[in-house]
Amino acid sequence: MTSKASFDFAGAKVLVIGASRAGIGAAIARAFQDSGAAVEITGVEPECAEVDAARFTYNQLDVTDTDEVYEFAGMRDHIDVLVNCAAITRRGEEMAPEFFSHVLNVNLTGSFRCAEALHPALSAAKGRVINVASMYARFGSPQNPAYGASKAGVEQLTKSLAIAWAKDGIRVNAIAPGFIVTAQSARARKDASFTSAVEARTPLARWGHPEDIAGTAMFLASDAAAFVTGTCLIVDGGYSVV
Ligand SMILES: NC(=O)C1=CN([C@@H]2O[C@H](COP(=O)(O)OP(=O)(O)OC[C@H]3O[C@@H](n4cnc5c(N)ncnc54)[C@H](O)[C@@H]3O)[C@@H](O)[C@H]2O)C=CC1
Ligand SMILES: O=C(O)C(=O)C[C@H](O)C(=O)CO
Repeated sequence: MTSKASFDFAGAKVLVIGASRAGIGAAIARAFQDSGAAVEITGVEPECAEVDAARFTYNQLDVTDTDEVYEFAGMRDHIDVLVNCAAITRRGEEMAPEFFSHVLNVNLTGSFRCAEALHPALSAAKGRVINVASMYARFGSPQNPAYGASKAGVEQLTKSLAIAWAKDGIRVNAIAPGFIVTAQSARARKDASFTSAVEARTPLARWGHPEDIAGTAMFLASDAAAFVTGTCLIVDGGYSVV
């Protein structure tokens, strides 16, 4: 599926953290690149096997490693758009303390680390930050308590950074996707009753695809959203309004 969005990002430098698999980050990266941006992507894996690596500059970057993140950020002096997309879930195992804190470290502290480390490069560009949260920021899930807590934190962090960095001309927003077909949701989708319950509840009657999120990222990064900061847009086919 190709991106449905049409925006002009010619000359813009876009960095998508967590785009190494054929998921939401990769779809956002493709959409920006199709619209003229120079796009760099990262992932925790040594190589990005599931994304057309020839299209992007790929960097391995572990967002839990503070030194690595600051070293990476220090080599970039101008970033127009930062997309924080790296995250994990340990669905069904997150009541275990070691998994709980690791999920928070990747999803929440990792987003903070990347944004904070890249603040000088974002300031230089009067840039935009887009944090990928989740509908689970607002819904409880006994399978994903750490994931949900981390995403609620990402939504809250978005508001605080939006206020703190407005003086630098930086806009900070979040997207809360609903249920999207990616590697991350594979465990959930193995449960046929869960999969059909999501479809039954969703007014648009399907799971989302990564490309369904890309247009919202481009909107938030564009001048069409020049007066939008500190918000979190839900993109879930209507699941959360039922
Ligand atoms: N798939 C879904 O239903 C939904 C996903 N999301 C969010 O969308 C974003 C993208 O997720 P998906 O495309 O579904 O998953 P994915 O599994 O395809 O992508 C996750 C990315 O995070 C990176 N990552 C994981 N641990 C990392 C670490 N320690 N350091 C650096 N990078 C790391 C991976 O390398 C990968 O590039 C995530 O923030 C996820 O929480 C939000 C709502 C729904
Ligand atoms: O339920 C799970 O497990 C998921 O993978 C859910 C998604 O990651 C999500 O964020 C739904 O909004």
